[in-house]
Amino acid sequence: ATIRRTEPTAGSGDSARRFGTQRVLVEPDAASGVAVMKFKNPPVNSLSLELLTEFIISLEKLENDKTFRGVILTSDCPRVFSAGLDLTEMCGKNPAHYAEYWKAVQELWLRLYLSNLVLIAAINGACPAGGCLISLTCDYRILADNPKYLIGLNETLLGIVAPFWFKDTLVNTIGHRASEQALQLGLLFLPAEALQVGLVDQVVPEDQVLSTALSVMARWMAIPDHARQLTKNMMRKTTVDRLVKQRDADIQNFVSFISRDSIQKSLQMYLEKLKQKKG
Ligand SMILES: CCCCC/C=C\C/C=C\CCC/C=C/C(=O)SCCNC(=O)CCNC(=O)[C@H](O)C(C)(C)COP(=O)(O)OP(=O)(O)OC[C@H]1O[C@@H](n2cnc3c(N)ncnc32)[C@H](O)[C@@H]1OP(=O)(O)O
Repeated sequence: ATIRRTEPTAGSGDSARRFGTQRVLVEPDAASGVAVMKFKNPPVNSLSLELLTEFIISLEKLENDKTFRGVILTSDCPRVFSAGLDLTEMCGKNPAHYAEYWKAVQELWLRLYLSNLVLIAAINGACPAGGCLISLTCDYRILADNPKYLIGLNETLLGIVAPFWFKDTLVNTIGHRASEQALQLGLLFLPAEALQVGLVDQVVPEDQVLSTALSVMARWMAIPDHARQLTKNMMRKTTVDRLVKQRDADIQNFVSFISRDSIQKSLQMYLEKLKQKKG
């Protein structure tokens, strides 16, 4: 994917010069040092290999540009933040594809979870499974107060299992007992429930999600970067190292698990159900 620059919006000067790729729009504001990164992979921002790749490229570009200290992650698709991992990448393919795909999923999580940037999730739509994982890698989560916008790691509902580093990320956020129950039951939380369990930090009216994210960002960016980054690293490095130490084994584990006939059947049935839902 190539990074494309688009023309700055009228009267906005350089700071609003947008860039990005086909599926990841980046609206940087150099004056404040904050960039808004919007997923644009309609209809549901499913985390395809292309979106994962473009996401990693755009994140790396922002991390390498010292103008930017904070990034707000949000969706350009209505009603959905991200539908999670792209199910079509995990069924009906071959082991080599599964390995390539999972490596990209690992890579995105590793880069987000230990990012030096302040990352705030402005969750403006449904946020299941892999979408929830992305929001959990952020430093702060704001969810729109819409009962249709459910959030959670619902993998067991599909007959699959969230791997240990998904689990670790959830435990680090809502604690062990709440995670144990949420993961086993594949719980999708309503906004008020997500707030109550600590899965999100704030629930606000839908039209205030971005403005709230911008004001929270200002608070986090008031902290000296180096001290905040060292603290974030101290909090998260043990969790990250668990995956780093066994990335290849984790890939092999995923490939053998996802390749099982029973799992393939579950995923196919789930995809069918999603399609029937529209009928
Ligand atoms: C101890 C042993 C451990 C072993 C572990 C080893 C490895 C780990 C194994 C597996 C990996 C687990 C990690 C998996 C994480 C995931 O993210 S799996 C994906 C889970 N996602 C979901 O369950 C969400 C499914 N989607 C929805 O619920 C809804 O689509 C919605 C997001 C609420 C939006 O609803 P709506 O606006 O009504 O849109 P539609 O449902 O009509 O969908 C529109 C079209 O998009 C397709 N689609 C939806 N979600 C996905 C998806 N995730 N991937 C691909 N495609 C998706 C849907 O089929 C529709 O398609 P058509 O327009 O009909 O073609």
